Formats: sequence, structure tokens, C-alpha cells
Amino acid sequence: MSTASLLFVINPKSGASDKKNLDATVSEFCNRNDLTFHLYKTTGDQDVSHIKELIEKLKPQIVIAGGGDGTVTLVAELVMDTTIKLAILPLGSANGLATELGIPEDWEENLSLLLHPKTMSMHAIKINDKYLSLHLADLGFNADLIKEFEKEGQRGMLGYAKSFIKKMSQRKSGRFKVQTPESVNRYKADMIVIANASSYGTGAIVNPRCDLEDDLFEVCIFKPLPWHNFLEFTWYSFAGQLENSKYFSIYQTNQVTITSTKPHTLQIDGEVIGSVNKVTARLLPKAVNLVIP
Ligand SMILES: Nc1ncnc2c1ncn2[C@@H]1O[C@H](COP(=O)(O)OP(=O)(O)OP(=O)(O)O)[C@@H](O)[C@H]1O
Repeated sequence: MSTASLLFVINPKSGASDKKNLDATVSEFCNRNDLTFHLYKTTGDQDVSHIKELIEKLKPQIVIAGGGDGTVTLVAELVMDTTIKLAILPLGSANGLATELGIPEDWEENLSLLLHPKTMSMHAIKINDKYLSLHLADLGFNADLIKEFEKEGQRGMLGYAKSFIKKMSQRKSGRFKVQTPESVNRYKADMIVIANASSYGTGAIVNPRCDLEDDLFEVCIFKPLPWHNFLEFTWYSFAGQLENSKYFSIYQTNQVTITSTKPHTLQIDGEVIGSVNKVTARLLPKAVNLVIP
């Protein structure tokens, strides 16, 4: 196998969009622009070792993660701290990170970013010394929601909305201790978000202090929200003004340990990890060279 300047990693099962012309579009784009490429389709089984092998053999300049946030994070872990650039072709249901960065969903427009790639050196977060997060990780409500969404086997915004309403009416608060190098605080909360980015991709801004290039991430505490404050809270979140609500607190830090008396569901970049009593997170500065518009 000879080298290739572009390695496409495509998750054929991501999102709900029709991908039947994707291979032809990629191939036609690369041939038209004299670019060598290789296209790998994920199977959900041993993708990490297969992609690692391909990267070693092909020595690509750019690896394109075609899928949702889960695929982006999987590829990011493999190119982190190298000179290889990471590009995103959004094919997922929410595409949180791509939306955050204004990365186009239109295939031709997206692929054209590869011709003269402009990059941003973005930080990431290491969770429990094991998992990488580029986007948003959380404990509690949203993680339960994703678990429900997966169980119901629904895709798209309508499925997400149905699961959201169901989980909103069933939500349970937890008691958490939040320890950073600067402080220790205890909270009753519905959800705690360890936030690299600002939004899940729905338009609501859960982290109003997001800056992907600084040396800090945010810890966002969502305190138990009474139903009669729901509309006001929603308005604040869409306006990027959650800090005006007494049901929200935020920290900026480069390290945090969150513990709880009862286990809570943890999700990282859209993937449910399981139920945990303890989460640690630390910043990985300038971890990934991301191709941006
Ligand atoms: N061929 C495949 N068949 C089934 N599952 C797959 C396959 N390839 C990858 N996966 C699984 O898909 C998940 C990642 O999905 P990804 O985040 O790319 O899309 P999504 O979940 O549809 O999008 P979003 O995160 O925007 O909702 C991983 O759990 C991975 O193991």
C-alpha cells in the first residue's frame, strides 16, 4: 500500500442521512484535485487498531472523520500530538463539534476545505485518565437522555425531542462534590457538564464561557430546575446567558474531580460510558490540529 495524503474514516451508520453517493463524491473530488486518498469504513469492531495501522502505513497529512462526534473523538485520539491534521465531515445526528466550528455539512463545500487547510490548535480533555473528550461530557440528565435515545433506537431530532420530554419528567437530582485546584464545593444538581465546547448542537448554549483555544475548560452545574422556571431557563440558554440564572453555576479550570454518593450515568461526546461515582478531568492543551473553515 503506497502513501496517501488523505485518509477518510467514514462511519456508515452515523446519523440518518443518505450516504450512498458519498464514496463517489469523495473519489471524484480527490481525482479532480490530484489528491491521493484512502477510504476506510468503520464497522464498530476494532476500528481503532485498523485506523492506527492505516495511519502508520499511509502517513496521511489529513485524516477526515466522517460521522458524528463519536467518530471525531475516535480519530482525534489517533492523531493527537502529531502533525497530522484532523478534518470533520459531519454525518451524525447532532454533529455538535462541527456545528460549534461552523464546519459545512454540504459535502462539496466541506471537501473544499481540504485544498488549502486552515487549522486551529484545539485543546481536549482527558476523562478518568482513559477517555478523550473534544466536545461535551456530562453526568446525569443528558447522559440519561442519550441512553434512552439509544435504547429507543430512534434517530434524528424528533427522536431526540421525544426522549427529552420523557427524561425531563423523570429526572432525578444527585448530590455532587466538585473539587478543582482552586476550590471544593457541594451541589445538588440535575446534571454536571465537563465542557470543552459550548453547545450540544441544538442551539442551546450550555457553556457560555467556551473558548476552544485557551488553556481552560468549563465545569457547568445545572441545579434542580422547577418546572415554572423552565421557559426562562431555556431562553437564557438559547441567548447564551445561563449565568443570569440562579439554577446554573460555572467554573473555569484545567483539572476537576467530581464525586457523588450515588452513581450517575456518564456520557462523553455522545457515547454513554456507564454509571460512575467519580469523574476526573484534566486539560490537554493544544492537543489536536483541527481543519476549520
Ligand atoms: N459500521 C458500524 N455499525 C454499527 N456501529 C458502528 C459502525 N461504525 C461505527 N459504529 C459505532 O458508532 C458510534 C459512533 O457514532 P457517531 O458518533 O459517529 O454517530 P452518531 O451517534 O449517529 O452521531 P451523533 O454523535 O451526532 O449523534 C460508535 O459507538 C461506533 O462504535
